Amino acid sequence: MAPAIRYEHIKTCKQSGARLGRVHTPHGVIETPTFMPVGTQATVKTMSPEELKAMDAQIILSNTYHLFLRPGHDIIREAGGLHKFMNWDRPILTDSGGFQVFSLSEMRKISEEGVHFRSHLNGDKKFLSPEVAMEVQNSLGSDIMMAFDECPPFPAEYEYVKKSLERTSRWAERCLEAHARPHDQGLFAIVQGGMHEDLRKQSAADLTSMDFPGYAIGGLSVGEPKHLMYEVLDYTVPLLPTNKPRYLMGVGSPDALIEGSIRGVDMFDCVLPTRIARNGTTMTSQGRLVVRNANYASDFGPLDPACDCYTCRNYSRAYLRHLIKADETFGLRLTTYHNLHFLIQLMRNVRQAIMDDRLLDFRDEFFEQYGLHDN
Ligand SMILES: CNc1nc2c(CCNCc3ccccc3)c3nc(N)[nH]c(=O)c3cc2[nH]1
Ligand SMILES: [Zn+2]
Repeated sequence: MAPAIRYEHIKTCKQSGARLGRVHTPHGVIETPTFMPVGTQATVKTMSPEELKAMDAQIILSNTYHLFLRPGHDIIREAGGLHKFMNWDRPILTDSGGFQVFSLSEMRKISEEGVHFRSHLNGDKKFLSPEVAMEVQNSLGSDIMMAFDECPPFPAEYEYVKKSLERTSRWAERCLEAHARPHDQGLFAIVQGGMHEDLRKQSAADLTSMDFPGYAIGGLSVGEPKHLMYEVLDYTVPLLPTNKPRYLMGVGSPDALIEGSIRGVDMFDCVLPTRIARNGTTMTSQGRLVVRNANYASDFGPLDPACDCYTCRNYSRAYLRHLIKADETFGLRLTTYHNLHFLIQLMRNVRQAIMDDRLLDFRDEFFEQYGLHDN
């Protein structure tokens, strides 16, 4: 029986060391490096599966924490799993809920057993643990499941980060033991260790000794300066096996996607493109453009002249500004469509630059155009 998840290395960029690859999953192949749209509550906000396919989204994310609280994983299991429930037949990755408990819920108490917390929806007492997180993800039937981990806050005391990563390693072992369907659901471990090289080494050693089909780098994009995140990547990525996918969690600004790819990361996710779209902020080839600003009131040109997406081919900045100001849902859909298309197109260009052995040149050109001179 073929393993649920297999990484195929295609080529390493001679100029940057970045890698081109494919992740094979039960629901299809993912070309990497790739950006994964986030669909927290079993939908990528305002987008239909057909629109996500039109922009060539190869995999989407959903979330144990949110679906556990609403509608409940039993309902989704009875529906035949998340693919059926949301009518998405391509790969799905689900986060394990640990991160969201700490970023969303109140009254939480963490122990060796797991995390007790109150639902952010109605205050009900809830409990998540490695075993519960695995049961929920098993019910969802995601192609890639994440181990239940703790993402320490930033900044955090060295001793706290050390104790936390050691517990996360013990939790990873419990996730492996609780894994019901290893042949059709791949389980990724999450490397922690904060901003400390020795702790990152310890976490990576613990987890790679348990031989997971893929590894995520957690504990980053939690408020630390970008240069510090890149520094941690510089010494953490080389600790991971070259024949397994590497997923940098919660990272998605254009510059970070390029810098992460250069450092050997294969998969990225972030809520940015959908979240900023809701207040009319868009990512264009000339940098960020807040289309709700008054100076676009009678600008009848496309949002991004260099973009060929549905929004940019059919609507003007003036129209988008009007819709956003009028709080019209269609405006939200059009800016979301463009932002997701922009990041998916960016990763297509990154893959092409790796093929052409010129990702560092591509970074310089992109930063110049996008207005990131000082980085
Ligand atoms: C934004 N910065 C950031 N995000 C992080 C996440 C969540 C990644 N996004 C997953 C998601 C999936 C579906 C819906 C919404 C979100 C993490 N997740 C885990 N498990 N562990 C982390 O260390 C960790 C660190 C992060 N930093
Ligand atoms: Zn566009």
